[in-house]
This record gives sequence, C-alpha cells and structure tokens, in this order.
Amino acid sequence: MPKLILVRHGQSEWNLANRFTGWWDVDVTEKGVEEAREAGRLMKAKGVLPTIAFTSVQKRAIKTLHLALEECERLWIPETKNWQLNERHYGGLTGLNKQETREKHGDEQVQIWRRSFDVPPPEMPKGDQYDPGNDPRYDGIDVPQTESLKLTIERVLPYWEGTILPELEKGETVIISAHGNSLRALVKHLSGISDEDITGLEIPTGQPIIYEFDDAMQPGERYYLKDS
Ligand SMILES: O=C(O)[C@@H](CO)OP(=O)(O)O
Repeated sequence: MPKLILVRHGQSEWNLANRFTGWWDVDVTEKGVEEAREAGRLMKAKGVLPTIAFTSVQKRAIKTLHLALEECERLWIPETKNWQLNERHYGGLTGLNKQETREKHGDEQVQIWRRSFDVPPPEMPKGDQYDPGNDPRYDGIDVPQTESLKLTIERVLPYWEGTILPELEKGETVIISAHGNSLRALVKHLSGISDEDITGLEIPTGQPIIYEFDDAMQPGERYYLKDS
C-alpha cells in the first residue's frame, strides 16, 4: 500500500520567538534540529522509509527533511522543492509578535487571522522589510501579499494532484516536509475536514503523520507514526 508521510518542520527561530512567520525564511532552532532527527529515527525504527521527497523552498522545511532523511539513511532519495508547499503567507502580520498583536487587536481577531478558513490577514505592503518578492527563488512567481487557508489550499492542491499523487500511484513511499498551514491544507483535503472543523486542527512540529492509500488511491485514517 502506498504510504504518505507528512512532517511539519522542527521548531523554528520564530516559533520560539512567537512571531508570525509565513514566507519569511527562518532557520530551525537546536530543539527543531533534534525534533527533525527524532522524526528520522522514528521512521527508521518503524521501517517506514521514504523513497521520494517533496518540500518547500523554505530552509526550516528543507533542513528538517535532510536531518530526518540522514537519520533513516535515506539522504540519497530524489527530492523536489516547490514554493507551492510553502507556509501560508502571513501578509502584514509577518514579523510581528503574536502576543503583542493579541494585546493590540484582541484574541478574537488574532484567532480569525490565524485559523479562520477564508479570512486573510491584512496585506503586506509592497517593499515591506519582510516582503520576499525580490528573492531570486521566487523569480517568475506571483508572490501573494497575504493568504488565508483557502488561498493556501488553492496552490497546495494543484501541486498535490499534479505532481505528488502520481508518485504515490506508482507505489512510492512519499515524504512531504512542509509547514503548519500548508499541511493543514493537505490534511483538510485528505481527511475530508469541513471548513468549520479545520479551524481546530493543529499540526505539531516534527511528528510524522501517515496516510496509507488503498488500491483505488483512497487515503485511510491518518495516524501519528509514534502511535503505530
Ligand atoms: O507563523 C506562522 O507562519 C505559523 C506557523 O508557525 O503560525 P500559525 O500557528 O499562527 O499558523
């Protein structure tokens, strides 16, 4: 049965600093490095070994992938990076401290920006210090100025359907190393979670999530590898 492994990057510097991150390219912390390595050790111990890898163009996800693959001795597998697996773009909130933003705008507003299905955060002004628009990795890409989960789904799912799913159909064991909200987008689709219920779903850092696909390429119940 083809298997899909989803892993959110290990703790990032801005997870630790409690700042809205989005497309800003922060590194993993020491704890994040250890979480990533532990994910790889777990895959090795459980014998769930990826044969092909996908990740975003953000170093916290790329490094997590490499650290995990190193631990399970799979650094050699083919790997593709694509911006469509990036974290949701946090718009004008990027760089702000989450607690200070709650104090300024209230808990309810911040929760809407963070977890509502289709309300995007305020747009990032052009030329903002955290605007990745001129970064060469985004050449030829229409970099968004903000994204809701709905907008994130609109660019994650075409990549899933056009590029990743065909690899599973060939029988590959696929690992995707990505981000809290790009993975929420995928899990919403694969587990058929409603627009209302997705607001309550959190994806922990460095914990491999598994889907097994049947002959008709229908995903089973997702589970945490540590619980299997
Ligand atoms: O800051 C971010 O980009 C994300 C992930 O850390 O935060 P949130 O939990 O608010 O979606």
